[in-house]
Amino acid sequence: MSSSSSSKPESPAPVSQVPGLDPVEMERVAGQTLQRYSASSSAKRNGRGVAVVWFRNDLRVLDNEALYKAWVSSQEVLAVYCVDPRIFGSTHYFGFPKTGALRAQFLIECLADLKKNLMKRGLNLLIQHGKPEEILPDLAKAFGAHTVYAQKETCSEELNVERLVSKGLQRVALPSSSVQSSKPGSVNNPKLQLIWGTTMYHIDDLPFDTSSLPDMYTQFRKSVEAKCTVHGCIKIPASLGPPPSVEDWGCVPSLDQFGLQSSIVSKGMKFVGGESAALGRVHEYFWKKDLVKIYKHTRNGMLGPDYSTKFSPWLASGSLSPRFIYEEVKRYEKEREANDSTYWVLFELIWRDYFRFLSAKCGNSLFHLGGPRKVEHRWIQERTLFESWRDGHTGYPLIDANMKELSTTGFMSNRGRQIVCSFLVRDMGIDWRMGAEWFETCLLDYDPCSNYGNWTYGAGVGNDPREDRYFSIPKQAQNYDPDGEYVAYWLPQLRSLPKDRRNFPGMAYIKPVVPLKFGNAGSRHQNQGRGSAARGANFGGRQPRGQRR
Ligand SMILES: Cc1cc2nc3c(=O)[nH]c(=O)nc-3n(C[C@H](O)[C@H](O)[C@H](O)COP(=O)(O)OP(=O)(O)OC[C@H]3O[C@@H](n4cnc5c(N)ncnc54)[C@H](O)[C@@H]3O)c2cc1C
Repeated sequence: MSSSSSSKPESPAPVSQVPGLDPVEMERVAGQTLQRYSASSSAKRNGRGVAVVWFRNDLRVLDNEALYKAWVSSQEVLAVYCVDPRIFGSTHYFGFPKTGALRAQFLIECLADLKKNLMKRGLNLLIQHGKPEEILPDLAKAFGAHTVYAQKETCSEELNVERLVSKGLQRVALPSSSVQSSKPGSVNNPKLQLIWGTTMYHIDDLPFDTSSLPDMYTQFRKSVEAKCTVHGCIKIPASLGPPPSVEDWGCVPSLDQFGLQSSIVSKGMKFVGGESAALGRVHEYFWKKDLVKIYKHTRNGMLGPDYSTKFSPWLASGSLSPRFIYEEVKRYEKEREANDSTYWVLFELIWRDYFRFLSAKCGNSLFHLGGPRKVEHRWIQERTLFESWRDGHTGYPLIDANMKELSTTGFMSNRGRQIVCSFLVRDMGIDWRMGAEWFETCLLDYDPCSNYGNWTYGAGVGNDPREDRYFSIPKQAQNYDPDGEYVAYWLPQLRSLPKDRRNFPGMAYIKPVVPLKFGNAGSRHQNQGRGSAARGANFGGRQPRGQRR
């Protein structure tokens, strides 16, 4: 036991607001940024009639190509968000809530902010409850809209909605007067125009077809870095209005409308949804705190708001454009400093791009037990063991602290995610999809491509066979939480222990539910093949029903 360790209880760290700017400052920064990225008043607009923008995971104004195209192609833009009841259903295999209360609250904040920002530009946001395939054709008909513009998605639940919307629009007959370039007297259908907008590199610029996307990230990265350029952000005109006349624009929903109870973030990070908060965080991270220049050295941290960018929840909801981050990196490199760290933010965003393109290549296999490589392995689905992981009662402080952070805040560091994933699939031998679906419930930044892409890698069933790692808990604790500050923050009962004993399972803490696969001596990042020995499967959850997504 180290004598330097203090046994004095530490006071709990306060809740950190991410971004750390106050709301007035956040608004100011967002307003200035949006202004800087606005097109001049002479921006060209030749369209006629009404165009609908169907907002999905692109809840922003800045660099929103669907919004821009709708404006250019019409006299009036109707902006719509459909609160689809399916996103509040259950996850596919194990029946967890598809959207937990924290992400639902984040979404509500995103919608409120989007509505406000659209109103500043002379538009509004029509909020409707129901399925897009039922709402959008009705709206197109009522407003005589010639086109519904929306951001293109890549996973099958979302693709299915796109197909249904498109089919629904085909049943709407519009008079020729509302459709440009149609013959007088002819009858036309409104069209669904899907626009690529989620990634930093544009899909059309890739030097290969997504079907022949490289199986190795490094090969992908080197190729796009050498052969592609990142497009500049689309400048949205300062004035987009007026919108068509609408009797009732609908209200921003509340949590109880989703049947969810608000869950207060009492410690850790409190993220605020919406583009204004996103732009505030970017400003803070780059310009106010100069954190980007040390990112590569801090990014493996677990405690506090500033060890990494924390951009992911806004990227996942589309409140933040990756191309905007790219431009800010380039501006920072020009105006302040270019180094490994400034580059590394882009390196990580390329991972995000890669998982998005991979989802287009792999299709549903990303969600299947054997993953894209159809790996055969026996997993268990034992509920009590899984619940000890989910609830942070495994007896391993590092696992339990991370899982408590996830359920309290909806966020977990990248380091934490890799560790708890490895523990679940390799030390417990549990079906990786249970972990992935629990992340789907909880994460503020949940994105099917990044979530299932990372889980398949963690479980050793991903498209790249080399991404098959075992994370040793003792080694990870030693390297990333040597003083047990992180675990003591989330597990207050450990605060009275000397710092060098806090990360020890069994020390004044619960008995571990499973032994570690390699005992306490496992080394970091061992390549140990897949998972631990299978222990007879039994789980009361639903059986897989056919194709996932
Ligand atoms: C099991 C597991 C599940 C994950 N699920 C998700 C998810 O649902 N949604 C999600 O956005 N990320 C997911 N990640 C990736 C990563 O953990 C988060 O993007 C990151 O922790 C977010 O924090 P940050 O914004 O501070 O990241 P930073 O370290 O600041 O990175 C900057 C940005 O790069 C991107 N990025 C970084 N690492 C990755 C990665 N490994 N894969 C994809 N993009 C990355 C993110 O958009 C991130 O915001 C998962 C990782 C693991 C191991």
